[in-house]
Amino acid sequence: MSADEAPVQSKAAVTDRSAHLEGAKDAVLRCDELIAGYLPGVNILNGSDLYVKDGELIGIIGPNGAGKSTLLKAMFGLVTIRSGTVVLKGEDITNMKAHSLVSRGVGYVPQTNNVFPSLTIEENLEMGAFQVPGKFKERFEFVAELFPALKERRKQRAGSLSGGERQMVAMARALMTEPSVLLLDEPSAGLSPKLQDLVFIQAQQINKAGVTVIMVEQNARRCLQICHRGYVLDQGRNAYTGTGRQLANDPKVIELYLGTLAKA
Ligand SMILES: Nc1ncnc2c1ncn2[C@@H]1O[C@H](COP(=O)(O)OP(=O)(O)OP(=O)(O)O)[C@@H](O)[C@H]1O
Repeated sequence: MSADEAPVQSKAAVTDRSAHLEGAKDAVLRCDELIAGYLPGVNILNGSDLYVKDGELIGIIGPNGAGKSTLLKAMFGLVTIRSGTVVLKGEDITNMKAHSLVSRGVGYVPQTNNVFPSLTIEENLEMGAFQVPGKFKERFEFVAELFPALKERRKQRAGSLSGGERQMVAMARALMTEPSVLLLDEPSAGLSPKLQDLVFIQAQQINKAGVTVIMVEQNARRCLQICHRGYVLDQGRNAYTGTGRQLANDPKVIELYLGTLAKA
């Protein structure tokens, strides 16, 4: 499915629960009314809903501190969910540990510290393949199709790579675990505009290769161009949702979120 093929409705919707419940019925992964935080008594997520269907690429955008990365971490067992549920293919995975999630087909690429700098590219990928014994060769061929440069430079130490190349290694490593759902936390952060563009193209290619993608992004406009659907998160709640095109063209979303974000 390309972003252009996503159903077009008239405008972005203020998130409402009944629309979420309807849309989430056949979701591969869904979050319902998540309340989560790091410090006692301080909630960062204040009732977040989200769903993704098989084969979709969805984007999560919103102002700094809105809780976008926290929402992704909550899905990957990295922040304690105080109430609400995360369900993967019908199984309740709320607060499940990351290694159990990887074995269930969830991949996660953190924003920072996402490669082992002293290891080569190949060794980084081997670390990723650890959870899928006997499949290194097959998975390596899969990621080499998506990232040919990594195959050519497989013996190079990850620490000597540029920011964009490290991001590639990080995404490739997560793909080595054979995820059906990939969580990407701000993959374009800190990259030059040209490399940012490459990362968005790669996220699309990963999705077209059959992986469902949930992407948190600060480059909201670019993210909305490639995603099938998006969520605008504000203060730990979904403010708006719709197709990428609806959100990008909605006057309220532009006024409140895209005007300043686009200049960032
Ligand atoms: N490990 C942590 N311990 C305590 N508070 C945290 C931690 N990580 C994030 N926070 C706080 O949670 C809030 C939301 O952070 P989060 O990183 O989820 O926001 P975000 O929407 O991804 O924003 P940004 O685009 O700035 O990364 C912020 O106020 C942040 O300071």
